[in-house]
Amino acid sequence: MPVPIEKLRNIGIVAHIDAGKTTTTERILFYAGAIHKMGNVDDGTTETDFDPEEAKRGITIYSAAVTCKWKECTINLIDTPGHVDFTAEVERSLRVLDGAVVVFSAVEGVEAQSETVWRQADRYHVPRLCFINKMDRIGASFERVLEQMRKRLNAKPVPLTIPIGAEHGFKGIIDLVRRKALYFDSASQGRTITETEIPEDYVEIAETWRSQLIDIIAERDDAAMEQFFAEGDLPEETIFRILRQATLAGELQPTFTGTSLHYVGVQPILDGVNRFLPSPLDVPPVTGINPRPKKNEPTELVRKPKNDEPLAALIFKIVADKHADLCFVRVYSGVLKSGTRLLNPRTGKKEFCSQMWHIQADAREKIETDFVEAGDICGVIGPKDVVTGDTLCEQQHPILLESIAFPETVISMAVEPETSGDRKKLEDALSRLARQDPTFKAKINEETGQTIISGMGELHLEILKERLQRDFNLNVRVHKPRVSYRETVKNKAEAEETFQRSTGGENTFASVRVRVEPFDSEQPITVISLLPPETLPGELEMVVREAVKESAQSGGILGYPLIKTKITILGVGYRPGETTEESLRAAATHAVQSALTKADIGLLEPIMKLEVVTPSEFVGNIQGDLNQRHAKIFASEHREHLTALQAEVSLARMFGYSSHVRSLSQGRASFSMEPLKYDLAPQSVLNEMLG
Ligand SMILES: Nc1nc2c(ncn2[C@@H]2O[C@H](COP(=O)(O)OP(=O)(O)OP(=O)(O)O)[C@@H](O)[C@H]2O)c(=O)[nH]1
Repeated sequence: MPVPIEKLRNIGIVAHIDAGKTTTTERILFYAGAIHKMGNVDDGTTETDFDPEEAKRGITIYSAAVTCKWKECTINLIDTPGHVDFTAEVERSLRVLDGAVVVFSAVEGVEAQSETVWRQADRYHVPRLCFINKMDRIGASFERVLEQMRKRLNAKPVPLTIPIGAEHGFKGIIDLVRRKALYFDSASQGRTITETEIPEDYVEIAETWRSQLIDIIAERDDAAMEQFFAEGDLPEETIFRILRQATLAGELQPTFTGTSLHYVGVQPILDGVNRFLPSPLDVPPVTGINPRPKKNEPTELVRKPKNDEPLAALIFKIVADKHADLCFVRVYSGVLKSGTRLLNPRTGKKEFCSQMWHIQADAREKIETDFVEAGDICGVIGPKDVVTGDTLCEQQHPILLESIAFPETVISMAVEPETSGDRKKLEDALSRLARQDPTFKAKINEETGQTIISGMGELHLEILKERLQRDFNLNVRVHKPRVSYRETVKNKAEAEETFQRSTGGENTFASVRVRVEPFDSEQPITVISLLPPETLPGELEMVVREAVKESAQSGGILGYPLIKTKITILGVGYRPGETTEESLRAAATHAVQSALTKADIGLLEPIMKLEVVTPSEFVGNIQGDLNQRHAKIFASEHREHLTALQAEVSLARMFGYSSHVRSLSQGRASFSMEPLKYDLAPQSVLNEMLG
């Protein structure tokens, strides 16, 4: 039975590595009946970490979408990885999700990656609930985490449950709204919940928390404020209604606590998901562009989450399977039917949707109705020539949804097969991996003939190397990882190029004039057209745009991809009958290259954000070493006996840091590092390249 759209929740669980996302997801799936036996991260038996590589490392590498049912709602749940090298997995999930549960560890609190995911969720306006987990561990402090959330994330957490005790003395939670104590029976793996009055010694504490909650709610609504003054309290429905509005607006975050490992406090999060997080109807309609606008047709299109709108679906993840690739698709509008041919507007090709599945981690349940309605997420088998971020739509109603923006790769290394006969096999395997993982790129260096793979960090490349062996049975040799540079332009420059040829009495002609200039945007290259309407037919204008973009992507003067650059199409010389796609492409490519030669080129290098957490006695060692690496340390914070240093540092100076930091701290410091930005590389590096 299709689910009514207002009862649908597309939710992600996000957090810093090891905060307990996978464990919490496992508990959720168990309580929501999607699995019958509870697994454990530490034995490698959880439902979502089904990849052998994940089980081995105990970390979630590939996020899996799982469907489950809690009370009246159907929840599509995506477990996302916490390791910074897999930020793209989080990024692509956030783009298609309507709400998120952010898990924090009650001991470690707000960590570097919690900040990153919080900012990502802000960027995509994703409403959030929070769960302060691991209340059973030594050093757990509910209030400290709340304070850090306010200070470091600028969050407005609103506790709905508070802990009874902490560390070994953590016994259960108090439901503040209903003024009840909840105890979760571990023999039934938390399924049996005993509800009692609040213990005597917690009554006053709970009342203080509760009145803070009521104040926050009453302040937001005049009628509620009046009711509060008249009656001294607010009814449950009013609290939930106002809190839901504020959560959807991203102004407050309902916050829960417990320990998912020991089965405490998870069901209230599920009630919170149903109650406070948005259905697809509560988020703004999706927008896209019309890839082939006819005369007087708008270029921007808006599609509401309704079944009677034309189909707009986004492929947000592709998983390789033994038999066929499985595309994870979010249906924004219209109905996706199996057995239909759909348009991929990026390639202009038609793709066949042969089957649709709801995913229960590694198990799949075929969708009996053979259709999926607006707002839902499902797995589709059939599309072949697609990449993550592609749109699927009806041929007569084309729409191109904004593709998912992924960070630039920062590190690369050469790889070659151990036996030269495996060269073709390597090429196929790399292209398959790149289809699944948009932050992984593989290309052949034309000068040296070497295959170069690039990714987000040393661990990312190491895992990809292991996958080549495990999934594709390919043994490869790898060279030392190197920094991936980028180019940009420092000044504005314009150029015009003409392509003219006459063969066998036939003339071909096209000219293109472009301007290149520095431009800060999330997209590496921004192409805009200032062509007056009807300069040339719409489809040829798309050809010019594409050629300009491709030329910039294929590399600047030094051969590195261009970023932070805007290219404006200023003019096109068009002669009906003589101007062909090929001539336009050639003129556009030459015009871009000429303009780049005129503009001053800047070499950009990846700058990383680094956080090192170390027992305080090693701070001196670590700081001294960071200074030698020319790191800019911008924050140093004491957390109990630990010190957290935050710094910006050039990736070129950080190779092999993991073993170095261990030797500086007798193995006791940990660090996380993620790409922050691209900055101008020192002149010496540029000079070396220019020879
Ligand atoms: N004491 C305690 N340990 C927990 C709790 N929740 C999770 N853990 C443990 O913390 C570790 C990390 O848990 P995961 O669930 O894998 O965390 P994650 O956030 O999914 O981590 P990644 O998948 O690597 O990003 C495991 O050893 C869990 O058993 C908890 O509530 N209390």
